[in-house]
Amino acid sequence: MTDGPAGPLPPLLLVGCGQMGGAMLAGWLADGLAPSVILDRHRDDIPAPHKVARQASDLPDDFAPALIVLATKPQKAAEILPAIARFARHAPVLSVMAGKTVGGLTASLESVGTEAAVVIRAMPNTPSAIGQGMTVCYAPPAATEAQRALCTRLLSAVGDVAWVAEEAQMDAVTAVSGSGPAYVFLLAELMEQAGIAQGLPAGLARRIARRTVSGAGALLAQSESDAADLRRRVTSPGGTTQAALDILMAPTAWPATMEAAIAAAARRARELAS
Ligand SMILES: NC(=O)C1=CN([C@@H]2O[C@H](COP(=O)(O)OP(=O)(O)OC[C@H]3O[C@@H](n4cnc5c(N)ncnc54)[C@H](O)[C@@H]3O)[C@@H](O)[C@H]2O)C=CC1
Ligand SMILES: O=C(O)[C@@H]1CCC=N1
Repeated sequence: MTDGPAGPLPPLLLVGCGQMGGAMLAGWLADGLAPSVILDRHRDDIPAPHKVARQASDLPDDFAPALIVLATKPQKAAEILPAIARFARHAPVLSVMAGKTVGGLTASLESVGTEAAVVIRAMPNTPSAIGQGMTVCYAPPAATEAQRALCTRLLSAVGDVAWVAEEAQMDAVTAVSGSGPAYVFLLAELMEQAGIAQGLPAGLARRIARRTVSGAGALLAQSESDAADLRRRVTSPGGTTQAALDILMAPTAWPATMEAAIAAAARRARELAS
């Protein structure tokens, strides 16, 4: 998906190319990415002209990324930041790490003498791999419009992009859209298992559960209606869907469970800050 201006995406230093970094990279490669460097010990399948560095000391000194994307686990931040700090003097850092705050990341860079570092946060999700991601960003007042535009350009290449004005909202965003694909995949898993429990052959249960989740998602994406309206259109009074929803929508069932689950994820994001 390309909402930004035409032409290649700018050269990046992508630090960490696992599930999330790899998903974004897949989308960026599909959209045309200027020669970039990927820092990851475990990737050797990056196509030319892009380069892989196994450790920070292997990074080419003359490489001038337009943006540094930090996509290692939050627990690795303290190890990684000093190692890439020399590039952060000239390029903003875009962190996708859950929980880690702009203040904390900036302080880590400043502690190794990188005074001019600008850190912007983004919370993407794995559908970015197919251009269907949802990314929410936060930039501190020190970030320039050009730096924000650069982030929007890059992230809109892998899906939809929104910005929040309050950094604290990033924890709720993480709980809803960052972690959210896992909730949807769990739904597909559970529907498949329940279909098997009702006597369906495993292959058919898998096929109809997956297609139902993906088809409903595609309908939601294309519709202007609220999700609740689309739900009502499936639900005949006194019919089969109603029988299921009476269980799922009981106040102590999905409404309470989803609220508690998202609160737990947001709480965990806050804990990861330190
Ligand atoms: N997985 C997801 O759906 C999402 C993850 N995130 C964030 O993305 C970040 C990465 O998460 P995942 O991709 O799930 O983890 P992951 O473990 O799949 O990827 C991390 C990558 O970092 C690499 N790495 C570890 N230490 C390194 C080092 N010292 N130098 C260079 N590379 C190193 C690993 O080899 C690995 O490929 C996390 O901070 C997470 O909060 C954000 C949104 C969604
Ligand atoms: O589970 C996690 O911590 C990361 C952040 C959002 C999705 N995965």
